[in-house]
Amino acid sequence: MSTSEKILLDVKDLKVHFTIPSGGLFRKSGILKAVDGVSFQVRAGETLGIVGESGCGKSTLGRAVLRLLQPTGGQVAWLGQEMGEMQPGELRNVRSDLQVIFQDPLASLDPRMTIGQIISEPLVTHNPDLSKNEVKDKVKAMMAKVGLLPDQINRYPHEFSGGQCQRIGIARAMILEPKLIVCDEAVSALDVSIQAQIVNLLMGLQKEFGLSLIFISHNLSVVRHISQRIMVLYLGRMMEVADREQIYTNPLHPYTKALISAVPIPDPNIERNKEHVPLKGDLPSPLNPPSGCVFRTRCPFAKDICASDVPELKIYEGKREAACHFIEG
Ligand SMILES: Nc1ncnc2c1ncn2[C@@H]1O[C@H](COP(=O)(O)OP(=O)(O)OP(=O)(O)O)[C@@H](O)[C@H]1O
Repeated sequence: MSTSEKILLDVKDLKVHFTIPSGGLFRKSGILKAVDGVSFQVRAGETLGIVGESGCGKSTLGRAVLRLLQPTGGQVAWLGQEMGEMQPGELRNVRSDLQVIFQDPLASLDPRMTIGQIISEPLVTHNPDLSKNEVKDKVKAMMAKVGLLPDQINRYPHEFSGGQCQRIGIARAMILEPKLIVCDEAVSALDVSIQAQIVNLLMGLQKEFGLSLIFISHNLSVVRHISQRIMVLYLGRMMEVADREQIYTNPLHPYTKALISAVPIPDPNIERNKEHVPLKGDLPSPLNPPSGCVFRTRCPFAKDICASDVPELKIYEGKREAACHFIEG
């Protein structure tokens, strides 16, 4: 898989804060910082995995990048241009380059539309001058590419299995030949054997089209298979970002170590030698996150400074980054 140095997406200090109204006696109103100052880049042709426990802000981050929700602060630049400053026409063009695949394949497809209508919708919206036959040919060609039978173009979503529905979602996302697809838990609802097929399909499409992927998942084994780089989120903050092998064989941040501890690594040498860090307790309420380092209440290495000072994201070994007061280097 060839990854170029060309930066497609450049995210700086992105924040998405939700105002939560009070809920009677038991919940005060407050600001929920779902994403709180996250910065990263995605290069052409690469897959960036985003991992972290449920509720740590992965989907919110993906949606903010896609502009499906308005960020509270920070910048998202697409090919060097700030998306928040784009004219509606420019944003429409970017939307054809930036697509999304959601978790629940059947729920994300309109049951009243045929497969042909579902897959062709973005194409017709962006290219209203295409003839019906041109649209049909393109849809059939894309159906074949994603492993669907083109003569099923007039069928409805409920006639397909979960895996096939996800192939339909992928065909719809791919029909405009985008540069980047955000896959939000795209295989999590599928059987394990089907997950592998869909991941392989995405990797094949990536190779053929030079596509970039942001692959959001709580499943670290799947993320390891597909990603070149991995970002670890906790309570809306980035704990660590590094190349895949660094994350799995030499994690720096205690939270990454704890996540990796829970996943068996197929190489017995690595598995035997890896540091086992137990993850104690539950995720704190994002409405009332810990002071200083947000991970400190569950970190076995926490000291006083972790409660008072927010650790900065620092660069290690030339290019990987982590935010912890106690990483040497
Ligand atoms: N529209 C919203 N209004 C208020 N709070 C929200 C909203 N969307 C998400 N949240 C909260 O933001 C936090 C992050 O949620 P998000 O769905 O991004 O996490 P996640 O890591 O993707 O988790 P999951 O894997 O369970 O989807 C959670 O505490 C969630 O309850």
